[in-house]
Amino acid sequence: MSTPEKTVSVKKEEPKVAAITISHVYKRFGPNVVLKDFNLVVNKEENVVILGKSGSGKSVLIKCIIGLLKADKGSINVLGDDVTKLSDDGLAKIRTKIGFLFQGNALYDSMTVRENLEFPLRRHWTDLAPSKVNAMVKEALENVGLAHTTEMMPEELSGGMLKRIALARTMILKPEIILYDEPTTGLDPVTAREIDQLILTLQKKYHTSSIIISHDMNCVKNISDRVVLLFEGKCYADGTYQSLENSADKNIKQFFES
Ligand SMILES: Nc1ncnc2c1ncn2[C@@H]1O[C@H](COP(=O)(O)OP(=O)(O)OP(=O)(O)O)[C@@H](O)[C@H]1O
Repeated sequence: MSTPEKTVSVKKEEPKVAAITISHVYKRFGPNVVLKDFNLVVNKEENVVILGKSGSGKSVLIKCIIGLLKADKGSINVLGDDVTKLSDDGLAKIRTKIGFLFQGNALYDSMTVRENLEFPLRRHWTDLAPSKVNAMVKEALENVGLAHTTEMMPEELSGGMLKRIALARTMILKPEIILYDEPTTGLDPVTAREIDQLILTLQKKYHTSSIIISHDMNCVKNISDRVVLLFEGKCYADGTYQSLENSADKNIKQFFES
């Protein structure tokens, strides 16, 4: 009698698709070498946090990704295009797929919440019908739980609310990639954790990929799929929060010691 064949169940992992691939990037300002053979892949729907001391080059890296600074050497592929080779028109096009959440929120004080949210729409899509603009503003504000603030001025809102509005404005163009600069800095711990949750919720809803610069280790722990340490111009470490937290390397350890 023959033995029945065993069925081996193998869970198939979805293949990872890169949203951003940074290969052998160098950037210097005169004698100041900031990026020195920097490599990093950010996969689609992944949240990658960049850790690094002040002045280590985190902002320079972000500026190279969006083409505000030109890398001296290497390639930076963003959603299929090498930004180091794009024309100004090509860069403008790719930037419509990238959202930014600035540390200071970058809202216009003299504009209402609605006008602040309409601003990126008008800049990128001048031919949108007013009803479509209204619907997009409404959806963006509902996403952050602040639908009632449409006609308010920024000065009437708390720090946490301003961060939510800034996030709504970042999301209104439905970017495929979001770059966050210190999203929780200056917020109290409770509000900061609410912002972490909101970032995660919106990322799941819109399937965005993100690079986050943060020194707030609670935020890093909550929202990172991977953590990367930028040190001496290189990607010095790349792993999960837990793997870096458990590292014995002194250059890594210092970020996890409170
Ligand atoms: N446009 C520029 N011209 C000359 N040097 C620059 C320029 N931009 C950045 N640098 C230098 O590059 C280095 C990295 O700066 P960067 O702003 O990227 O640091 P960072 O890691 O973002 O720091 P922080 O955490 O304090 O914001 C610094 O030495 C800075 O002086």
